[in-house]
Amino acid sequence: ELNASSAATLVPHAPGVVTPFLPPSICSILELIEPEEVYSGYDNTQPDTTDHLLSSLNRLAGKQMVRMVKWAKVLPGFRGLPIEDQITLIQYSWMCLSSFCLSWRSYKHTNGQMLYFAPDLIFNEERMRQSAMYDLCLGMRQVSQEFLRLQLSYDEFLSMKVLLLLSTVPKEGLKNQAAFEEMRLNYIKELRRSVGKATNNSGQTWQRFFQLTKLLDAMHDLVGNLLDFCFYTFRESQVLKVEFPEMLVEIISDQIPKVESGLTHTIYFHKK
Ligand SMILES: Cc1noc(COc2cccc(F)c2F)c1-c1ccc(CNS(=O)(=O)C2(C)CC2)cc1
Repeated sequence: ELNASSAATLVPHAPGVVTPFLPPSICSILELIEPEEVYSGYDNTQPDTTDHLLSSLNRLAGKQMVRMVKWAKVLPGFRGLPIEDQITLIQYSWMCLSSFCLSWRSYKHTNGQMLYFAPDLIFNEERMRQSAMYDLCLGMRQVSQEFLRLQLSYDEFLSMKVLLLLSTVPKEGLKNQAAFEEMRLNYIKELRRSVGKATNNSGQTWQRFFQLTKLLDAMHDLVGNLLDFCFYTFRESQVLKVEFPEMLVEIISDQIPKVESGLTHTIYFHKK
């Protein structure tokens, strides 16, 4: 018989036969709220000059940021955090999230051969050189090739992405540190569940969990270099003729002083 504590509520769908109705799983919600792909509006009639490529990347990043904020607002658990903490977490992790999604698109659409920024803005080797960010692009391509080697599943990708949103915090702590830690722990469990599904709960589960958490740690080192490049380009944007949309100007101007005065702390899974 049904005991009061059970999570399932029973919904009769035929006389005498009842099927347990379970609340939607976290991973099905993550799949539902994942933003659609964004077009960059890249003008292919123009030559691939550095400033044209980077300004197009910035326009694309601005569009992605709008969708990223909408995504976070419907992310289970995120709304329960104080609004200041929500803003801080998005501001500190936007480059990490943007890069992680880039790696996933590059893995899914090009098997890690090229950088699939958008359906209308794909970087081959030539564009990587032209972008003045060749090494950063290679580093990002390596991450998408690691996704390919691991055959990363969509559910693993989605729970890892939430963990990246919850990986860079103020050194002096968040307004509600306990609520943050509870949310982070829930998504670590969610990653563990999606890894279990990907390995059919074999003995490989813990080894794969180790590999994926190592991959998350590696993202932060790459993104640190990206942010340096971003802050430099932002400061020299007039001279370099690289345009930044309003959304990015707001985030970057707020983020630069905090990052450069060492106020941010990145949570790693593994010691260096
Ligand atoms: C869009 C988009 N899809 O992924 C990413 C992040 O990943 C990378 C971005 C560039 C090179 C790489 F190799 C990456 F891996 C973005 C993105 C684009 C622009 C900015 C801000 N502008 S910026 O100053 O950092 C710059 C890059 C224009 C020079 C931030 C994110």
